[in-house]
Amino acid sequence: MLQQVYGHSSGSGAQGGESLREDLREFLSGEAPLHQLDDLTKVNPVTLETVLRCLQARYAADTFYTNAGCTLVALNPFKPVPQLYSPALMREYHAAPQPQKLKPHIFTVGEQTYRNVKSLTEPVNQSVIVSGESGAGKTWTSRCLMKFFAVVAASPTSWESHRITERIEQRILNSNPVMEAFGNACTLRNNNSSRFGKFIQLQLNRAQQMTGAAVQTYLLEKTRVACQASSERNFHIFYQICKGASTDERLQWHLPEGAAFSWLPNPERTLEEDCFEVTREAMLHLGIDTPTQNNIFQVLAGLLHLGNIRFANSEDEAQPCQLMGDAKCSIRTSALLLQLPEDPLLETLRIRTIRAGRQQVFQKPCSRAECDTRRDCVAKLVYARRNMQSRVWSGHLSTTRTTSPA
Ligand SMILES: Nc1ncnc2c1ncn2[C@@H]1O[C@H](COP(=O)(O)OP(=O)(O)OP(=O)(O)O)[C@@H](O)[C@H]1O
Repeated sequence: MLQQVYGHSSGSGAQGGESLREDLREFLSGEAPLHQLDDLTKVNPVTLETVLRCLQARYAADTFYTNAGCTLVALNPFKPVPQLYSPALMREYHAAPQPQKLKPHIFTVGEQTYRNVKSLTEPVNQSVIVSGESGAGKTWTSRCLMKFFAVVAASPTSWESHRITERIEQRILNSNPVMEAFGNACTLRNNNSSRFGKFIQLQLNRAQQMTGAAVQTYLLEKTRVACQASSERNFHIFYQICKGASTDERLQWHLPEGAAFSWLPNPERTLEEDCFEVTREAMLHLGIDTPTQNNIFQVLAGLLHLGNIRFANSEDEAQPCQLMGDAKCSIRTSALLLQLPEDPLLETLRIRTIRAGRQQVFQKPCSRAECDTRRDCVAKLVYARRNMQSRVWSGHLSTTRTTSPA
């Protein structure tokens, strides 16, 4: 009986396979050009091959958005397509009586969610999930959506509300370079890869004007501060300060031209993300004044010097590891820039304090590997605390009714 079932099912499978191939041939040689299929639910039969062939044909025809039911599939064009994101096109989607009848676009998603919020009968909070593998275009797409909302949710009724909306709009857009400088890095897959997740909230008032924004960032890849894969880089901000600091700032932050830092791999690669001026300007717009900025950059320079500290194996386990080469100078500079006393910093890196009960405290010299780990941990901790991301959004981005994220 088992054999019969098996035989039956395998027979029908072969038949099914044949008819699927037939359908596939028919679909692929069909009259309608594949690139004209703007909804993947119209693809028949739905197989990996037909879906990919359809997307490939659309990509070749410079059509980068395709619907898949209520989901939008966005392909990364890997080239600038300015006409696809122009303010005129935003207005077209915003003004369309039925935006879903226009060509698939991220603006359709934006407009539909905006209308759902606006709905007078039952306004509902809306969420848009942007997902994909690294380099797929999630950051780009989120940026497009934010720009779209900044444009459409800015129909002022009074001069005062116009000013508020404009300010928030500007802050939202200015927050991007800052968030990216501190949270993005060049990886093998993406020159500007976000090394953190984010939950962005845009808040509208009853007149559907933007009144505030907040972001919650999570899972920042702190390990990147102290450890980068070969061919990858540290966070952009470190390269920005090393390449873009003025002569005075270089002196102040102990960053002489051409200095080598072990936590700054591949400095010879110049990316468009290396623009220090853009970050500084955006920080200023967010209300982070120059002295505060300088303080932050000084600490980052301190971390670079911390990374140059090398320990040598100690011959006597009872003695702390010795510093190698120029490490003495690095620890002095690092302590100075981090505004920490030099000796306690060195002790922290080399000696572990063990508490036994309430009374007993032991001090144990660390092995070389432990010293390295402790140095890396200090850097990760300082970077996470000093990271601008949470500050940008909690303290500086919000204006009116914004909640403070972590
Ligand atoms: N719609 C688009 N038009 C033009 N270029 C694009 C578009 N989408 C993505 N790109 C290009 O692809 C690059 C990678 O995109 P993006 O940084 O948005 O990917 P991601 O999915 O956020 O990656 P990660 O997860 O690594 O942060 C961008 O820097 C940009 O050059």
